[in-house]
Amino acid sequence: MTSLAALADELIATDFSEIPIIDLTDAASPSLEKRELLAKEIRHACLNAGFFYVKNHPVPSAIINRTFSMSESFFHLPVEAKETVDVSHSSNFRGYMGLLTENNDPANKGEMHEAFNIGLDPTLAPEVFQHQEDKRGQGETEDLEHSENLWPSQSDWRDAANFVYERVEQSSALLKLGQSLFPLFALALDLPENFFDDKIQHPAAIMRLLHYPAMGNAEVDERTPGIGAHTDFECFTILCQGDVPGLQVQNRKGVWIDAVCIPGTFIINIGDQFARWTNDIFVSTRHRALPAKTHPRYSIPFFFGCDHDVPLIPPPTCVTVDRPWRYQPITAGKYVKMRLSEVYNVKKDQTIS
Ligand SMILES: O=C(O)CCC(=O)C(=O)O
Ligand SMILES: [Fe+2]
Repeated sequence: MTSLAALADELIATDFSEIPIIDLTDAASPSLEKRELLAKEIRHACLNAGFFYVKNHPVPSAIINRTFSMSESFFHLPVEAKETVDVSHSSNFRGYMGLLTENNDPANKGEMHEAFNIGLDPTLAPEVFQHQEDKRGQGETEDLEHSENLWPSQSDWRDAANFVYERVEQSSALLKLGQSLFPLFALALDLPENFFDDKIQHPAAIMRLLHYPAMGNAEVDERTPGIGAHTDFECFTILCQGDVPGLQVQNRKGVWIDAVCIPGTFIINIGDQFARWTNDIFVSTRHRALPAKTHPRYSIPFFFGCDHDVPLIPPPTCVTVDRPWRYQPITAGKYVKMRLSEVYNVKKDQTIS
């Protein structure tokens, strides 16, 4: 039988030219055989492209539609209202980031999107906040903390109150989808299905609303992409990209592959935390978004990380004599905080020329 590491090496060498579509109908099937078949497809995707679409997932389309309308309503606010919740007012990367303020590639001039970062709300996940308080009481602090979100005041944003309610539904649906993928990831890694259960009790889950304003057909400077080439930091991202295309994924030959919009699907992409945790058995793949042309583009990534206090130590199936540990162990929270600080500190120091 081919070992996981040997299969990973083989698939890395074969590259990819398309993003697979995986049907989640059997994710919770009572038949282990069906779940294993599905996990095999997921394994192929995670070892090769690091990206896959999921269809027949359990998240109701009405929830997604309402999240897009919340996003449009937020980004239509006057800039002064959005700036009341600027990310600089948060110690924890929550809040608004204006056009051109983010730069994944320091060679660029800034990116043609604005963003609003929203974490778990204390009302939505009281147990997560209680767990954090308990740890603090025992003298332990997590490096990356769960914290309150920044919301525009109701006088600035008429819809604010509605959306607090919407948030509960959105987050719990996406959290559930994220959690339901872990048994499949475990099977894909030749681990017991419940391997990750105790590691995703208080997960880091950040929803990001993104707006790429329409630039018309004006020639866009290559140094102002929609979002520059990057990999994501968490375990994986659940991305809903609406109906305006723009996302591209880079294969190992350097070719940019269009991630077309497929109604009713999410894109799942592996992030650096999972690649590191699995000793690079799972691959975290570079991607970017082009600036929007004739229509504004809205997309909603939901970044799913494991509990902050989990040490990223590769499971036994991911380590062989030929593939010893590639990274120093670090807790998940520390790792993500380090990566976020790199990007956000660069942003603060940067002068665009
Ligand atoms: O807008 C998109 O389609 C991709 C966004 C993205 O890659 C990110 O926010 O990390
Ligand atoms: Fe991304």
